[in-house]
Amino acid sequence: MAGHDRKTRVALNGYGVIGKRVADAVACQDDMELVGIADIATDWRLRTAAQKGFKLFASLESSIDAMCKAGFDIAGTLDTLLGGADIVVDCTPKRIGAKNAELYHKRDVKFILQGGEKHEVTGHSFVAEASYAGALGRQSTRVVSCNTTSVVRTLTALKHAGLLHRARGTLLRRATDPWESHKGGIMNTLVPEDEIPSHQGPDAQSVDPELDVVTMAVMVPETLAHLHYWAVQLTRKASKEEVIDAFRSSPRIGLIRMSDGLTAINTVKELMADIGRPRDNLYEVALWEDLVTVQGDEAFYAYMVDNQAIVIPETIDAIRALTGREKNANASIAKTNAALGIGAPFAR
Ligand SMILES: NC(=O)C1=CN([C@@H]2O[C@H](COP(=O)(O)OP(=O)(O)OC[C@H]3O[C@@H](n4cnc5c(N)ncnc54)[C@H](OP(=O)(O)O)[C@@H]3O)[C@@H](O)[C@H]2O)C=CC1
Ligand SMILES: O=C(OP(=O)(O)O)[C@H](O)COP(=O)(O)O
Repeated sequence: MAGHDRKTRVALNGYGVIGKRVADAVACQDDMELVGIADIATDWRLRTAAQKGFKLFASLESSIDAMCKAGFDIAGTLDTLLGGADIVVDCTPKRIGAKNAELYHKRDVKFILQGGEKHEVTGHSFVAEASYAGALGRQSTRVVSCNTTSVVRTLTALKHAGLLHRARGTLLRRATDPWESHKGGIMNTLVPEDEIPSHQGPDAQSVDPELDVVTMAVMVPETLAHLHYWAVQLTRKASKEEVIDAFRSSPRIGLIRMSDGLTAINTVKELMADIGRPRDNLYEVALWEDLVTVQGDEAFYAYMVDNQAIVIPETIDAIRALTGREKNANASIAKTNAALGIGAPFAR
C-alpha cells in the first residue's frame, strides 16, 4: 500500500449475479475495504449479504420501508453510502447504471459501470490487459461485457505477439443466468441475434480501436457459460506453437486440453468446483490448446467464457486504475490474480 495510508473504500450498488461476486472479490483484496452494499431487493438474495456481515443500504428512498419490513438492518440510503466511499461499483441491471451515473457525477464520486451500459456513458471502456493506462485517474469507466472481455483478452494476446491482422468470431451465448432459468430461458431452439455484427465486436473496438474484429452471436438453450469459435487472419505464416505461446503469455487465459478430459463446458465448471473456487467461478478464458489449428497465416480456435465470473478481476483492476492506487497494469493484474487464485489451475 505504498503511498496510501488507508485502504480504498469501495461501495457496491446492485447485489446480483455480478455484484455479489464483486463484493466477495473486493473483500479479499488487502488494499480495499467494502464499506457497504446498496440494493432494492427484499428477499433471500440480500439476506445472504447480511449474513456475510456486509453493511446494507437502500438504493432508492422508496425501497427503505419494504427492506426494513423484510427484516434488514438498513444503515441508510445510497446517498449516505456514497458519502463514505472513494469509489462505487455499479452492478445494477442494464440501463439503470446509466441513470445512476447522474447521481455519481452530482456527488463527485468515482464510479465503475458494467457491460450492460453504453461506452458513451463513461467515455472509457476497460479490459485490464488493454486499457488500464487510459483509466488512470479518470472519474469513471465501463468494464465491458463478459463476451467482449474475452474477445479483448484473446485478441490482445495475439496483438502483443505481433500476430493479429483480423478476427472473425461466432459466439454461442448462454440463454440466461442459471438462477433465473425458470424465468427467462429458451428451450428446443437456437435464437440468432438480430444483427451482424453483434455488439461485442464494436464494443471490443471501444476498448482498442485498432482491433479489426467482427462478431456474430446465437443464443443456445443452456445456462452454464458461453462458447466462442474464432477464425483469425494472422499478419504472417506462423506455427501452432507460436499462437499457443501468444495465448499462454496472457495471465488471464487458461489453456485446457480435450485430451485431459476437459471436453465440454460442464467439465470445466466441475474443475472449478473441485478446486474450491467460490461459486465455481472461472475467471480465466478457458481456451482449448489442442483445438488450436493453424493453416499458413490463418488460426482457428475455441474457448469458454464464464459470463458470471470473467469480469470480476477486471472490476478489481478498474478500481485500482480509477483511484490511481496502482499505476502499473501488470502489477494490479498480478495482485488481483494472486488474491483470487487466477491462473493456478492451468498449465503454463
Ligand atoms: N449476468 C451476467 O452474466 C453479466 C452481466 N453483466 C452486466 O452486469 C450488470 C449487472 O447484471 P447482473 O448482475 O446480471 O444483474 P442482476 O439482475 O443479477 O442484479 C442486479 C441487482 O440490482 C438490483 N436492482 C434493481 N434495480 C436497482 C436499482 N435501481 N438500484 C440498485 N439495485 C437495483 C436487482 O434487484 P431486483 O432483481 O429485485 O430488481 C438485483 O439485485 C449489467 O450491466 C449486465 O449487463 C456483465 C457481464 C455478465
Ligand atoms: O454480458 C453478457 O453477455 P454479452 O457479452 O453477450 O453482452 C452477459 O452474458 C449478460 O448477457 P445478457 O444480456 O444475456 O444477460
